[in-house]
Amino acid sequence: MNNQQDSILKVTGLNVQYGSFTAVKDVSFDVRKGEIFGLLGPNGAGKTSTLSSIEGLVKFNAGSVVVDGFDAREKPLYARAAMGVQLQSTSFQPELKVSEILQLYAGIYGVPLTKDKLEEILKEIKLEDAGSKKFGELSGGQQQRVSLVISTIHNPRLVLLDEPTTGLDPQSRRQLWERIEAIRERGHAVLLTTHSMEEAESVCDRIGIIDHGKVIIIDTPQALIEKYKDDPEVIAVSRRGKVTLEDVFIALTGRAVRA
Ligand SMILES: Nc1ncnc2c1ncn2[C@@H]1O[C@H](COP(=O)(O)OP(=O)(O)OP(=O)(O)O)[C@@H](O)[C@H]1O
Repeated sequence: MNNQQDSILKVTGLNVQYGSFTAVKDVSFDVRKGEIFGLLGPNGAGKTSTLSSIEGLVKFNAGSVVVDGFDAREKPLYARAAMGVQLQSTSFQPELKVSEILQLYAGIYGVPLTKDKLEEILKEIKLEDAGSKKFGELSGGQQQRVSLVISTIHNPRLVLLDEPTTGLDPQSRRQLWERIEAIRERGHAVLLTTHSMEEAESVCDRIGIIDHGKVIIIDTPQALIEKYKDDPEVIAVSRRGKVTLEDVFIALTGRAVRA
């Protein structure tokens, strides 16, 4: 099988414009079956705009998005059915019980949710005693777990996660990584954005660094470190005597904090 056939997501020449401002410029990458792909970039680089275009929430001006073989412009419903999107915790009604939220989204996705299945899901996310709690009463990490499980409730081929571990403690973050890795084990594909280089290095199979709306480089974290470890600019920004992905990232995108 070639990479083309293995691609669950194929983004080609994507352009996103807000008025006269071009936020995403000719972005191309693919995410393959059984792969976790991380989109990294400084604030305002165009990560969320890229993700939102794939999700169908933001219109793109040029390029194409193909999800599981379905062109997102020609077959938007099929493309959307093939993906799961992790919603921000604020998207959920805080007064609803956790079990009600799970039932609601299972209904939206047309997934039958028996009492046993509901209990199984709650157990899987270690919230077996929290089904009757209000969503707003859960901690941030618990809410993240609910929103991640909802994004995969219809067993999508592609899961899109925008900064999934922001604000989580190390335990919850590790647990979330395990969940994301379990999605990969099932042969599905994951596209995530993150500002955590540690996360990118330990979880992502490949990463794409994006800046000012353009993809600078795509490779495995290990290959990137290997490629740049002797680069004088990377060594100059290195802080611990050992070149990390963060050093490579800063050398490639610059030290300046973005407006
Ligand atoms: N709805 C919008 N209207 C106008 N400009 C926008 C809109 N959404 C995003 N932008 C601009 O597009 C650029 C890319 O934003 P985007 O949110 O995609 O970046 P990001 O890489 O996700 O950033 P962050 O890491 O800060 O979340 C930024 O300059 C931002 O100000």
